[in-house]
Amino acid sequence: MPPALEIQHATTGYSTSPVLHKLDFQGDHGEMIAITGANGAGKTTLFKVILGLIPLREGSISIGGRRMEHKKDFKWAQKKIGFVPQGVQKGNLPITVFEYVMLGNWGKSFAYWKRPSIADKQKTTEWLEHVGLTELANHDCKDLSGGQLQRMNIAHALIREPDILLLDEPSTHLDTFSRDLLYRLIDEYRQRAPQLLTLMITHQLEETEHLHDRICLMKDGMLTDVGGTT
Ligand SMILES: Nc1ncnc2c1ncn2[C@@H]1O[C@H](COP(=O)(O)OP(=O)(O)OP(=O)(O)O)[C@@H](O)[C@H]1O
Repeated sequence: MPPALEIQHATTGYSTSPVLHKLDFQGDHGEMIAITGANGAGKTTLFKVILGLIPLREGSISIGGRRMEHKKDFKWAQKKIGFVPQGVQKGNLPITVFEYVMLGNWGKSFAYWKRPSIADKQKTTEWLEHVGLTELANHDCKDLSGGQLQRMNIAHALIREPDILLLDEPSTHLDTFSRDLLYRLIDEYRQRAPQLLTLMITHQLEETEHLHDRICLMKDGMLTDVGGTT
């Protein structure tokens, strides 16, 4: 079976000096990998590259054995990737919590809006319950607190039953209860979906010690394996 994610010699950046420089990485199905490194090292940039938001100047990315070369390849991959962004992203659209989580099932924006089926609604109801947001289902996303938004983002990412889960500092804004809930949800989802590759950017390695299989350090534009535990 090809690896869930393979990156070879990836080089990219925002100006002339590269942020990622000949980066090589392989993530296998079932693995949970913590990615750490100094602020500005390029961790979020790596996620943007995997999501097809920033093109590579050199190198290649393959997802499930398929090489990402054209827009249509990333579109195909988007359905397989769940992404929880860093920080609080409220957006401008007047969209309810229910609608936002349901959108996670289909795509990433209103452009994908279609009439929801009974199954869509049922699945959304279940995910809202999993993340403890049932009571807020009909609220505007903009009215949620940082922690509630983060839980909504997690439901939005997991509802599509991804093969790859990208978590960018997911515990930011979460209180102890919500943090425990987050890690429990990820753990439960991994048991249900043993093929899942999870990449989690974190500065709190001790928090995920019980979850991750290995740690990679982002430094000098490259990812280096630095072992299994902190
Ligand atoms: N949109 C952008 N335009 C120009 N430069 C950017 C942009 N986004 C990020 N950068 C720069 O690229 C470098 C890597 O940023 P990135 O966000 O990937 O780092 P990070 O490792 O995720 O940092 P942190 O731990 O602070 O979240 C930084 O020097 C940053 O200033």
